[in-house]
Amino acid sequence: MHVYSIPMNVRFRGITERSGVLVEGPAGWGEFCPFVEYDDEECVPWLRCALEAADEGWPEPKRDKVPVNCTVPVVSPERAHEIVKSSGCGTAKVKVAESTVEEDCERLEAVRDALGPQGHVRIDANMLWDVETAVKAIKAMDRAAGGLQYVEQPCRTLDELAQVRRRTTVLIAADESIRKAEDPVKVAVAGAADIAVIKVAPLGGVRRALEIAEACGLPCVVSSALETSVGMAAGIALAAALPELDYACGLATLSMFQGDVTSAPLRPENGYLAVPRTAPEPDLIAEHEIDDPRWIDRLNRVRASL
Ligand SMILES: O=C(O)CCC(=O)C1=CC=C[C@@H](O)[C@@H]1C(=O)O
Ligand SMILES: [Mg+2]
Repeated sequence: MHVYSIPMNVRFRGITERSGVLVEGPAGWGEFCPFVEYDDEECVPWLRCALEAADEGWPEPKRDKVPVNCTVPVVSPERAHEIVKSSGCGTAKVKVAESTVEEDCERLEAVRDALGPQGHVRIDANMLWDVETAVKAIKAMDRAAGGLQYVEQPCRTLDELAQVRRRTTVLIAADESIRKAEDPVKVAVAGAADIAVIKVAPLGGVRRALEIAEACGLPCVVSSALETSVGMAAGIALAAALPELDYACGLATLSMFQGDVTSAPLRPENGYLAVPRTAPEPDLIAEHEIDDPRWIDRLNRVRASL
């Protein structure tokens, strides 16, 4: 087991540094990296995901590359333009609702300008709006972006998502409603959303996430939880194994990291990530390794509860 810590080059989700544990098993490498504020119970699926990668490996891929979006944090319009341009991606996901509607709209205009008319713009509000605010903000942002592909998790509850969905023409995607559900297989997301965002670590690994995708019966977007290339490979394996993949996936987040544990980080080429798995390299693991027994204790506690 190797505990790592890697600085990020931009603040995202309130985080400026990412840490976790890399584990090696008979089938390869896995990554255990639940966010620091999660209690042990919420960490269980994250460990199942890491152990699936290390002990079992993944189902056969159905495709050899997956389309991805670039991710635009809360940055200036100029920086947003650069991020989109340099990514080479035809789809951009923009974080909104953390600043004012006006600021978000300026950023969205810059993103549309960088993508051109053929590109797709989607936004993620991370549950920050109430229904009224969401309806108004989505209308303004749809206009500023020259059309939105969808809005991810505008409000907290499924009921609120359903209300917003009835009052806007923009498609609704559910993220937290699925990954934070007590039983993600049983969550009745159809009716409240048009698209399901599925994240491999919070949902307990590739096989479990495939079951959840099937149960929710919606088109899926696979998105990362800010992993290194080791954990990202599990997300790519999920995207590669889905029976249908109609939308670009949120798996291009390694560009927000200042380093990685492989010298060939999983970065997109012309908007696609290649599926083959890359192993971490010993010198790069050593470069990012830290001595933090809290991570080992956490992993052992969660393992004991399985
Ligand atoms: O989907 C993407 O483009 C990137 C991943 C991403 O946005 C997220 C990763 C991890 C934590 C989340 O706050 C965030 C999300 O809400 O989707
Ligand atoms: Mg989200």
